[in-house]
Amino acid sequence: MTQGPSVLVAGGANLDVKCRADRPVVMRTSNPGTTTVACGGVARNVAERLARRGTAVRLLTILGEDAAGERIARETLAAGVDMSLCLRAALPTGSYTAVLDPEGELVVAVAAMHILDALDAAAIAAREEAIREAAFVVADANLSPPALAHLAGLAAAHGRPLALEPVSVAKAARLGPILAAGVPVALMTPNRDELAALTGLPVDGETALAAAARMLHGRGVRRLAVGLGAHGVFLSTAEGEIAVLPALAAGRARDVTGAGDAALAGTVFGLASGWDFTAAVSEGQRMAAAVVTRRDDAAAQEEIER
Ligand SMILES: Nc1ncnc2c1ncn2[C@@H]1O[C@H](COP(=O)(O)OP(=O)(O)O)[C@@H](O)[C@H]1O
Ligand SMILES: O=c1[nH]cc([C@@H]2O[C@H](COP(=O)(O)O)[C@@H](O)[C@H]2O)c(=O)[nH]1
Repeated sequence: MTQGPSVLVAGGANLDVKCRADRPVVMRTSNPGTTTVACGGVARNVAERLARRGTAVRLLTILGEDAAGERIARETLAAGVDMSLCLRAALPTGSYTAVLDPEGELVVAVAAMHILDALDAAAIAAREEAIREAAFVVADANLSPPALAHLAGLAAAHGRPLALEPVSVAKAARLGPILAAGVPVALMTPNRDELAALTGLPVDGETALAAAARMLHGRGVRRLAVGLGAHGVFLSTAEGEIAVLPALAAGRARDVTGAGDAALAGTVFGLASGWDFTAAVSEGQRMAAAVVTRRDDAAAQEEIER
């Protein structure tokens, strides 16, 4: 059963194919390993985590009219996410293919998400009522720049708090125009590399992180939670609050895919519930720890042994 404020999450949905090699990867030959297939995509992951936390959540994404789209629609709905805002198109559903080394570190990743270009500004405009109704709006940088700009503008026009997730170093640049326009951003959740890409500043150590954070605060970002992987999270507010919270599962991680998405979901859950920022970020760390230790989604994974 859902409770509390409703959250609208807009962005990408993928079918994730992850290949974990048993031995160091040698290119151009067959590597022994294990492949898993699961639903993914930043916005979809965030929406699922929020739903499992008991939040009323609507996902705004685009799925193909193919088997991957059917699977994502079915499983995400079953997790408790309202899928009524989603678009379908006669295009391939987004996919994410990652090869991990024996320790689970990423060797190569390909995100094939051209379908997101069909979720355009007009599609966002047609869903203005849902944006107005939401207590919190989350957008990931899988959205095209025009869609992002339109969504951010509508969230601001209706006074809805907006969270932005940069997704990757390459996609972080898509958030630049929103920052340049001075649109109020309630929360941004880059990891360290994305923060460096967004600011062009060094991000080694707390002093450097604080300086980079100040630059974003000067561009309208009220709260920042910077994922530090096994080192936890650095948080900073425009009011000058700064802290580092430790990762709760340090040394116990089994698979860190989607960890940042869970941390974002927990933080949004807390903020939308009226908690102070530190308490909200702590909830994010708790939910990230549950994901990296894979306590609760073994059943959702389809194992293909080779
Ligand atoms: N190796 C790890 N061990 C323990 N916790 C981790 C690990 N990697 C990530 N986490 C948890 O997930 C959160 C988000 O992960 P992070 O890697 O910082 O973001 P992203 O997934 O966006 O790159 C961290 O703040 C931490 O709580
Ligand atoms: O350009 C993108 N890369 C990766 C993802 C998604 O992010 C998750 C993995 O990201 P990370 O390694 O940051 O946990 C996967 O679910 C994947 O589908 C995405 O939406 N867009």
